Amino acid sequence: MAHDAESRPATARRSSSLSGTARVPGDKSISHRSFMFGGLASGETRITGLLEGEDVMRTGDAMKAMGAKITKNDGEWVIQGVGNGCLLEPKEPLDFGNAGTGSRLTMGLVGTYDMRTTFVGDASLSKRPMGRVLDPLRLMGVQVLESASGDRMPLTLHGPKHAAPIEYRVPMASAQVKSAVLLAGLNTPGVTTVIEPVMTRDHTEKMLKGFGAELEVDTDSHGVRHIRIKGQGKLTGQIIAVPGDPSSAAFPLVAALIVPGSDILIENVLMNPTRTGLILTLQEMGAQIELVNQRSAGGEDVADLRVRASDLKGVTVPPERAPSMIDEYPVLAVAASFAEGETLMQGLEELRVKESDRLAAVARGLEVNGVDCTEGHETLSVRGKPGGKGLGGGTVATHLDHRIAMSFLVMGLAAEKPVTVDDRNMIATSFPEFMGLMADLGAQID
Ligand SMILES: O=C(O)C1=C[C@@H](OP(=O)(O)O)[C@@H](O)[C@H](O)C1
Ligand SMILES: C=C(OP(=O)(O)O)C(=O)O
Repeated sequence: MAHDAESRPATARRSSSLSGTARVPGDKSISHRSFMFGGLASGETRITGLLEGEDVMRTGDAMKAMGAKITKNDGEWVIQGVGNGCLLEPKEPLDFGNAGTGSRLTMGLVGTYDMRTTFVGDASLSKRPMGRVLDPLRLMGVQVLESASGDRMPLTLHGPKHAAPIEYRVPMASAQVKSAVLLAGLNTPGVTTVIEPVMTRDHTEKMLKGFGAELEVDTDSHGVRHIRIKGQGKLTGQIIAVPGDPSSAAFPLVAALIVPGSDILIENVLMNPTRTGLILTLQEMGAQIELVNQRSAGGEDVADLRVRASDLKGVTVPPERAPSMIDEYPVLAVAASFAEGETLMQGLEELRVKESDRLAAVARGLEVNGVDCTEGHETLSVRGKPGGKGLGGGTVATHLDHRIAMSFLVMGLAAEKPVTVDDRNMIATSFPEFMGLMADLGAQID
């Protein structure tokens, strides 16, 4: 698979105006959960629009290894689930490749089962902290039989001697941690409660309810969410149409804003309010992004985005907005490199524990391409050069991080000199169609 393959550099060059219509692949968060919940539920789940990126395929393989039947017919994925409580012990370690979401949510899903499950991943995933999931699971009685130092993968879980529901306040803004605890609660008698002080993406809550879980959410007067799930209920297979991923749409979107004369349409993009922080921020910067054909599909807001090249100006992005655009900061930093004045991004501590230390990786990538920026502990400020004058000419270290690779290729489309990334392989984890889709819009990347 790509993460074991030799590095393959890619170079993006200044392009003339981008135009045309694009459809980005399905939302990664919803795609992982569709495979997991479909694999767990009783009966049949049918999924269209699924993201067929490597991360999601690893989740599908894991569910198959635990008893789910997953097939694809004519673009539709069909799953026969095992039934809640009936996952089987996998015979081999579950290999999650590069995927934080797949591995962390699955730890919650299987942790309370009376079986032994081993989790492995690539060099990037093996560096990422898993204690944030293992800590609450331990409180529920889950046994961590083995783990690499600092609660890292490879690690092996075994179910509790006596499973106990917990009330858990999530200590960092993380949908993965919230979700892992809720999924552990699915197989635990009684009511498991997750307290979420800062709202993160709510796909687990919405989708579990759709599959029939007894789950309720109250938001108190301080905006703190209390999510309760009753364990050992029945889940029933569903029909799911996965909308386009706003985190993938971000790349052609920013490209069209910074390449002069561009005018593109990106169709069918998920507009869940927990995911739209980038669009709001870019609009504050002066971006011409028009939401066309706003609609509701499968319980989610969806729209087409018309994007035209725009003169951007720097803004301050408040820390409380971070959860709604957490994966979009690398490409926002690229947009900021072409804006008039300074853009200050705050509340970025979680960026340090993604596929790479994204705060450092972005700052180094900007520096080697002539962008004036300052990296703080949890902030990044970027002083832009409208028109991209003097920018580019560097080679960016991607550190097995798909979003670093795609962000800097976008930069190269509008910088004065070409931008090279040291490895394009990881793009396939979340957006295998990236190169072709960008070329169809007129981007020069080779
Ligand atoms: O729950 C999810 O689907 C995700 C949650 C976020 O991670 P954190 O929970 O670590 O913030 C995000 O960065 C990731 O790409 C997908
Ligand atoms: C952080 C990301 O993914 P994950 O945590 O699932 O590896 C991402 O896709 O940007």
